[in-house]
Amino acid sequence: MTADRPALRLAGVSRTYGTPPNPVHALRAVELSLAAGTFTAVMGPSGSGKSTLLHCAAGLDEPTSGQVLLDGTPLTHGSETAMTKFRRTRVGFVFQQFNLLPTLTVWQNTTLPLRLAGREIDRAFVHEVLERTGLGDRLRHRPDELSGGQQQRVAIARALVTRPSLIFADEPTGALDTATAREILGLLAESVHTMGQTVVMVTHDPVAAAYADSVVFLADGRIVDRLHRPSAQAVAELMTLLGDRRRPRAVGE
Ligand SMILES: Nc1ncnc2c1ncn2[C@@H]1O[C@H](COP(=O)(O)OP(=O)(O)OP(=O)(O)O)[C@@H](O)[C@H]1O
Repeated sequence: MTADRPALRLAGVSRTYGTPPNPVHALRAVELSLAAGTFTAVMGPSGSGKSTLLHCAAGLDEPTSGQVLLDGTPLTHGSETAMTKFRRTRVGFVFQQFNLLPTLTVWQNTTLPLRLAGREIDRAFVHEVLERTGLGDRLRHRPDELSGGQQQRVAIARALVTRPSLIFADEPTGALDTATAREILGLLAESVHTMGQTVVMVTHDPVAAAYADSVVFLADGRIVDRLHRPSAQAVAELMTLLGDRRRPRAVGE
């Protein structure tokens, strides 16, 4: 994984929904290269194409034209089984609502992707990940015995244990209070900076975006700007310029 072979590359990716005469151009010839071991936030007004970009990049949706490359290898859409296998082994997901299985313990939820993929469980690595995510003393707990922040930690641990090329986080702090959200963002940033993980996070929150190494701004299906190491203030100002109809959170709110 070198700078000339990015962890993720979108080469002229377009995604059009619907058919003429009313096509919706959710993504328009998007060019994006993300180096391995970086944390990138994707922002933009509602309907600008953030989810579509994430879904195309993660193999959940197929571009109408253009190519997605993971570690330099083009993502080719095969059978559903092949795509499921691809997602289980190459990408990890963290969602707003945690998506843990309620009957499984922390250990079982964390190792589930490995078991589903029929992969051997490297117990030492799983323990290391659970320690790093602050869950070392919660292994036998079930989700309803954990706080929201702890549940999101389990989701992050579950994403990390497969050592994926990329982790996609979709509004990972949307269901958390401010203090807990900061802990989770700190944990995501730490997984990038200490474990070399590559993370792409969709968010509406300028404070969350400011934890990333860079922020990519979408408007009307196009990348219209990119800020490196921005302040939450700078992100909020750019979002206002892009006409985000949501009320941006005040910085530090
Ligand atoms: N399955 C679909 N069928 C038709 N149109 C769709 C579909 N999915 C998304 N779109 C349209 O594509 C455009 C981009 O949608 P997308 O969900 O990617 O935006 P977004 O930036 O994630 O929005 P939000 O912030 O509201 O979640 C929108 O105009 C949306 O209505």
